[in-house]
Amino acid sequence: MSQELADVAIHTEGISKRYEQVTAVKEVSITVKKGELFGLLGPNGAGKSTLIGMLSTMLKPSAGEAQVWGYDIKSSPIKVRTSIGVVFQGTTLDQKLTGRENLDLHGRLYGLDRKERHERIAEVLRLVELTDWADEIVQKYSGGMMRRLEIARGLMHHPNVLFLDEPTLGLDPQTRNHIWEYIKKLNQEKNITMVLTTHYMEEADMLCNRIAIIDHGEIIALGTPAELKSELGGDIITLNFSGEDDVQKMVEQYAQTANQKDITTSGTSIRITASDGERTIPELLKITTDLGLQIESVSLRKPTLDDVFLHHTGKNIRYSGPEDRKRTRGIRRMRRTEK
Ligand SMILES: Nc1ncnc2c1ncn2[C@@H]1O[C@H](COP(=O)(O)OP(=O)(O)OP(=O)(O)O)[C@@H](O)[C@H]1O
Repeated sequence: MSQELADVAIHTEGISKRYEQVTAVKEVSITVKKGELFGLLGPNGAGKSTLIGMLSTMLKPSAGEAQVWGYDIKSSPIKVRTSIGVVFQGTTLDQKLTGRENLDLHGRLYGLDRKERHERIAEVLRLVELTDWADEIVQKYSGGMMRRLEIARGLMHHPNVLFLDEPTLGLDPQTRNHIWEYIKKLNQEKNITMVLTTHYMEEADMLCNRIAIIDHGEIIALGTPAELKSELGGDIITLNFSGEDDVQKMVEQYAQTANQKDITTSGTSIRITASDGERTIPELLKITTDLGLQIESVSLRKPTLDDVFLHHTGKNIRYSGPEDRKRTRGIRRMRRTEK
């Protein structure tokens, strides 16, 4: 095996999944290196879970190829499954069993013998700091504790790659930070390759070595968070006006000298990408004065991953549609806050 191949944890080549009406994943080609913490960032319905479903052999691709830890997902699904752990979006723990019993069941499913199970359960519980809760039934756990137990369960059979589908969906900010710490620790100290899906850009920015931004089943940008943001160049300027007519006039004038792709509008505000914001602001102010327009406020900041998404798709990743809100509420109901 060449050194290049030996370093690869996941490789996909034009992988696609079509349902009757929808192409959920469209010709995705990515390579994840061993030891990477790789993020799939995109809004709800972008195709993230479907991609993970195919890589974890739970869904059959409609086209394309993929290898996970050197094994082909179509011809060697069992070998793929023993190489990976999966933490699903909704909880799949048995609430009436204790933490230890949930882990033991998983160990049995993967054929670990009694001694191995005993040792591994103690180890994974220590990793996620749930040793003291091992013999409580899961119903008594908080949302964050359940997530940690799910991560522990995903690690029971010593997987090389761990897939985490929306690991912090529905958790409060403090619990989310806590889960981020575990994810980082497992990746850095145990050298587990991780692929996580998220629609929280802060999560991707904070945790991931590299990110694939996905929308309508396609990868629209790929790189480290810093690379993706620096591709936009420089700064983001936001101008707020009192009326949409003023926005229209300003855009018409500014677009004569600027790249249309660097200008987006939303209601009474204009967002401009500029290589040197501090120099561009006086130019913008001159245009507004010449046009006789009144600016309500101006701000200057560095780009975020949301700006990257907006730049490529023309819409915000933050948009939370009714389906998202309904689902998040459902998950919140199931979880209490971290103890
Ligand atoms: N079994 C299915 N049958 C038909 N369409 C499906 C099926 N599963 C997913 N889809 C559609 O495929 C697209 C991608 O869905 P997917 O769940 O992969 O997105 P996602 O990015 O993971 O979003 P979410 O986090 O909301 O699950 C969506 O349009 C979804 O409605």
